[in-house]
Formats: sequence, C-alpha cells, structure tokens
Amino acid sequence: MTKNKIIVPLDVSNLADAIALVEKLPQVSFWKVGLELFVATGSDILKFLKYQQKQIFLDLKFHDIPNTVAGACRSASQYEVDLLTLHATAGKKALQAAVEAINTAEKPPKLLAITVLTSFSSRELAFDLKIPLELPEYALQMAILAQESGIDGAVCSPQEVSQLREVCGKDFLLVCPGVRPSWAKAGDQSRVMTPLEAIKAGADYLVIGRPITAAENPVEAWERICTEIET
Ligand SMILES: O=C(O)c1cc(=O)[nH]c(=O)n1[C@@H]1O[C@H](COP(=O)(O)O)[C@@H](O)[C@H]1O
Repeated sequence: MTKNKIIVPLDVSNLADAIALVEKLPQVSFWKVGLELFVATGSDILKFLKYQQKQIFLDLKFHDIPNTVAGACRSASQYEVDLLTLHATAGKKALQAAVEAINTAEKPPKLLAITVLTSFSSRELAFDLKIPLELPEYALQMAILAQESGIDGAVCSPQEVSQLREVCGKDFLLVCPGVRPSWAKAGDQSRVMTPLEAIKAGADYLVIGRPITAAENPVEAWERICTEIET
C-alpha cells in the first residue's frame, strides 16, 4: 500500500499538540519524532505512539565523536523505534560505532545516515560549506560511506534518490524528505520533487510534513497525496 510509504513528522512543540495531530490523522501509520518534540517531551511521545501501535522514526540526527554517537544510539535503541538517524559526516568510525552499539538491543532500529540536508542548495554546499564536489556526487559519496560502515540506509532528497538506488542497491533503505505536491509551498526546502516523482525515482519512504500538517484540512491533504501517488 503506497500510503504506508508516507511518514508524517510531528514537528510540534508539546505533547498535547502531537497527540491532537495523531488523532486527527488516524490513517497515518508511520510518524516521525524529531528534535523539537523529543527535546520537549522526552520519551512520553514515543510511549503514546507505541500504545497506538504506530511505527516510529526517531529523527535525532546524531553528529558527534564515535564514543558519544555510540552511547546516544544505545540509549535510543531502548525505545524500540523503527528508524533512527545520524549524520554521515560524523565519519566512518562513528557510523561503525553506532552499528555496533545497537547490535545488543533486543529490537534494534534501522539506522539511517543523513547525506545532505534537503534544505541545502548546490550553491550553499559549495560557497558556505566549501565542499568541492557537485551536490549529487557528494550525497552519493555520503551514502556509500554509510553503506560501507554497515548503516541500513540513507536520507536524501528525491533529486538524488535514483542515483543512490542504482549504486547502493535495492536493499539499502532510502528515505526522502523534501517532498512537495505541485500545490504546496516549498518553504525552506531547496531540493524538492512531487510525491509521485519521488516514489518513481526509487524512494522507500517519503517524509511529508507541512503540505499535510499545515494544510487547512490535513485529512483532505493526506488523501489528495495518497490519490496522486496511487494514480
Ligand atoms: O531527517 C529528516 O527527516 C530530514 C532530513 C532532511 O534532509 N530534510 C528534512 O526536511 N528532514 C525532516 O523532514 C521533515 C520535512 O518536513 P516538511 O518540510 O514540513 O515536509 C522535517 O521534519 C525535517 O526535519
């Protein structure tokens, strides 16, 4: 079912708003908890989502020295979430330490490496971060680094997903934020594609937030996106 491929982020600042959003959209089976909500509520939101039998993407984007990343992954794996993020740019030793750290968990999460945030443009990557590679090539290299370190998949923009799929193979999980239906605003996202284009390009999951959660009628927006993907 294509709608199981859509992950909706709970980008709100408190538990009450998060619960209200989950209850407003009972059709959504996969929710993402990011920094804003986790810093505010800790594990309370995860307990609620588990109780509701939802799948959970815990998006804390760890980026630190190997020992600290390993400890953070070990702590996060106690929540038995489905997906957990860290930055590929933490480097090979940190990525390998993360893989090793979650191995002892009863139900380890799948680890996803952030390649290049979807808010970045090629210009920002070159001029602000001084990265000499073209953006798609750099995203690919970050995915390869993650895969070679034993990480289960990557987060990338839909604009890079077909290339990553081709190189990393069908078993490497590819999750794409930066997804915008033609009728939604891009906001702070730079490298966007429509939901249908992203699925066709090879994404396993799409992360779609504001086009649904900030819509006047979130249920209608969700259904419109599901219909667009299915037809
Ligand atoms: O890891 C992520 O989920 C993520 C990575 C990335 O490169 N870009 C990105 O937008 N995200 C997240 O995906 C969600 C996108 O939300 P919308 O822009 O509202 O659709 C946000 O929760 C971001 O934190």
